[in-house]
Amino acid sequence: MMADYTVRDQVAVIELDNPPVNALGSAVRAGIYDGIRKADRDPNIKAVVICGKRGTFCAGADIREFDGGKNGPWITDIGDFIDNMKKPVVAAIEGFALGGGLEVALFCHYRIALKTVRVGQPEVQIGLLPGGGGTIRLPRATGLKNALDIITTGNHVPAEKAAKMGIIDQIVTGDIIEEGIKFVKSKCNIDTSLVCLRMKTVKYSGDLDDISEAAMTKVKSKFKGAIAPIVCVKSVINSAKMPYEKGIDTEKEHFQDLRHSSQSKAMRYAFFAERAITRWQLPSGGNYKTAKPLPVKTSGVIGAGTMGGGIALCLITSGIPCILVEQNQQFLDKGLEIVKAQLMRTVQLGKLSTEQAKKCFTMLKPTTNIEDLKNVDLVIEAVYEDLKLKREIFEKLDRICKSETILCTNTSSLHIDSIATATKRQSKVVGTHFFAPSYIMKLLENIYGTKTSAETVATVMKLGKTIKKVPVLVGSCTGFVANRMLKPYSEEAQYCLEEGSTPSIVDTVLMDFGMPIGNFQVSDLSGLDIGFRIKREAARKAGVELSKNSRFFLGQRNCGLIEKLYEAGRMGKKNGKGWYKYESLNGKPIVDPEVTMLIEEHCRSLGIERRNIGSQEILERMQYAMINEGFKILEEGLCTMAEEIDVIWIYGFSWPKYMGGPMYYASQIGLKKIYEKVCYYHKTFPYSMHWVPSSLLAKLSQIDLPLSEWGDVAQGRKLVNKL
Ligand SMILES: CC(C)(COP(=O)(O)OP(=O)(O)OC[C@H]1O[C@@H](n2cnc3c(N)ncnc32)[C@H](O)[C@@H]1OP(=O)(O)O)[C@@H](O)C(=O)NCCC(=O)NCCSC(=O)CC(=O)CCCCCCCCCCCCC(=O)O
Ligand SMILES: NC(=O)C1=CN([C@@H]2O[C@H](COP(=O)(O)OP(=O)(O)OC[C@H]3O[C@@H](n4cnc5c(N)ncnc54)[C@H](O)[C@@H]3O)[C@@H](O)[C@H]2O)C=CC1
Repeated sequence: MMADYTVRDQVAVIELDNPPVNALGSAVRAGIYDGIRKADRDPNIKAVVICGKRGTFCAGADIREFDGGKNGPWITDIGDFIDNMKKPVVAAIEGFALGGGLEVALFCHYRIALKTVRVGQPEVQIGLLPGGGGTIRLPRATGLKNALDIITTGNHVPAEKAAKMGIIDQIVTGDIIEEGIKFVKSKCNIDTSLVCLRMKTVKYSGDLDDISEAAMTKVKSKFKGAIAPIVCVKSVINSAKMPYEKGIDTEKEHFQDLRHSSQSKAMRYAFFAERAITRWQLPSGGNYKTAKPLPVKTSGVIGAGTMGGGIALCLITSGIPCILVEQNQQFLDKGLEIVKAQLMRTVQLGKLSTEQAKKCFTMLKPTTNIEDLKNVDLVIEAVYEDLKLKREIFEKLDRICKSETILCTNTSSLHIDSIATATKRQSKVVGTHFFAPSYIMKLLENIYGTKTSAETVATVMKLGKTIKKVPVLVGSCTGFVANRMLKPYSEEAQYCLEEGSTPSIVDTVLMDFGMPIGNFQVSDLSGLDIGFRIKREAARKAGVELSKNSRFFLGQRNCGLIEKLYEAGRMGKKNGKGWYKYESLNGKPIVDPEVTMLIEEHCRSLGIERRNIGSQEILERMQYAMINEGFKILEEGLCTMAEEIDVIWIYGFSWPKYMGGPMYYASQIGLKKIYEKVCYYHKTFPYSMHWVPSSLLAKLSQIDLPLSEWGDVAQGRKLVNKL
């Protein structure tokens, strides 16, 4: 049994015991169920404490069991039994009580917790609803409004807040089991039916239909395309509409539907993918187990532009003081204004109090003197995407900074070695690629160079976690993983413009698929000058002219629209005009007839005939080209597992989690079909190198292997010819 049963002072103590997080697998559920029945039968037992081993209560159902195979008692059987017990049962909580863990606690007559505890119903984040009575019992504990909020967002609630909400009865200090025993013994004479949540009514104010409608509208706009939040609202509303038993039965039906849904399967995959990618390893052998991160107590950022200001903000809001360096006072003042505005917005959103924001701001030391960085532990460079400039800065940093300082670059495309070789500390140079807007987007693509040490990698992987990002380690190549895959994706979007589409049609197709924002909107957000500079750098390197009127560039199909927009002074959102126009910095994209004319003129001048392009073709061309590139990345060993690519797209480009990421999406479509289409487009568009089929894709399309093994095949850890 995975729940220990002991007796102390006439109190039965049931301790959940399933490492690492006491997930409620079938054996644990059986252990709790047997434990409470045993305690109830035993006349010497006066009360029961349910708690968890290893400093945590329970992280909910065992997510791995959702694919079927294991049974055991249904979780609400435990609740039904406790509801009929005369002996009081207390949940004594430390660590987490999440999902089914909180539901077990809500079955108990009382809940006590340490101050550090966090509770929550995060099921919605894996495409489910709390299926163990959570949608029916939580509203009885805390009222409809709070329950709707907790269940539809999946956010964790700290103990003290949960106590104020009526979810926790008492906050305690000391040994949680001792406290549980003391607490429950003081309740031995009460009538348990009076404190049983089943017997309570759901509190709410206003009209139930209005509450339901408002909650539906909110989740539909906040979690566009996701089914689970909608079902969560329905079920929570049922708690007030239906008798307890009917509510529970309906909840179980909803849970089972969602459990089998493609969205939940994709989100469960994403949950484990996010954890798998923390087990990084370098080709040189260093890995997450052996490498020790260096402490980062102070930091510096160079460049307070679109990216640098946000990066500095990530550091200071995570308690790491930061020296922000600009090239002159004018740029510094402009950058600081943006940092301040972003901090204010954080306050408006209730994520920081005014006091906390003020305190954060004192941790930022603006300067125009790069020498001020001499004593910091880590520097992140975020100046223009210009190799010469970046090399100059790294050469300077190498001279100025103490020998232990780690030097990071936020380059979006340049090889790490091409920057690291400007220093005499290549082992301490690493790419830390943030995504725009850098304060908001969760991905941190960390890139190792040929000589980057495991210690340096461990430091930036840990830093990523500290600043609340999702760090993924990848190898170096032009554009790394994210932008390398984005290139064929965006190029196909631009080719679709040339062939007959428009920015808003392409973006609408992508948003209908589930992307929160379209390709051309992203491009405007990043700045069109970035794309232009990358192309100009490629031309410079190859020693050729960048010609906006040529249909070929470096032997490949070329679309010169970016150059034409750049030349027309369209830099993107930052100057109010890019692929769209904007009325303000926070304004919405507006279709600009000037751009339509520019595209049409471009086609006329090059003799390109425009046609109607269907949404399926747009989607397929953008996605399959990028997926094909993903397989090439795996093949080249720049990622060690396909999961890394998916996490990069989920957190860097907001690929809908309920679609699992592009590689998972490919696995659902079937690699055979993807490969055939890639071959078809390769034949149709022979001058686009991104359509050359990946040999790994070709190989995997012949066999049926789970995604988790694709990286093994790519790296030769699994030999497919033996299958
Ligand atoms: C808890 C955390 C906040 C901890 O975070 P952190 O410290 O950062 O550690 P992690 O790296 O995240 O995790 C460590 C390690 O633990 C694994 N893990 C964590 N949680 C779970 C879990 N719930 N199940 C399984 N494994 C878990 C994690 O993967 C890591 O291991 P690794 O992958 O090997 O590295 C954080 O972990 C967290 O947030 N966890 C998830 C919390 C969560 O989402 N909980 C909700 C779960 S869903 C739930 O509870 C559903 C219900 O409420 C319904 C109850 C119904 C119960 C009935 C089940 C029936 C099963 C179906 C029967 C099928 C029969 C048939 O038809 O055949
Ligand atoms: N904009 C985006 O979406 C993304 C950009 N990047 C990368 O981040 C880097 C910065 O890009 P952006 O912030 O968009 O550029 P930006 O043009 O908005 O800002 C660059 C800043 O660097 C400053 N700067 C230039 N030379 C300097 C020097 N010698 N000393 C101090 N400051 C100096 C400039 O004054 C400017 O404020 C680039 O390498 C870019 O490729 C990475 C991810 C996304």
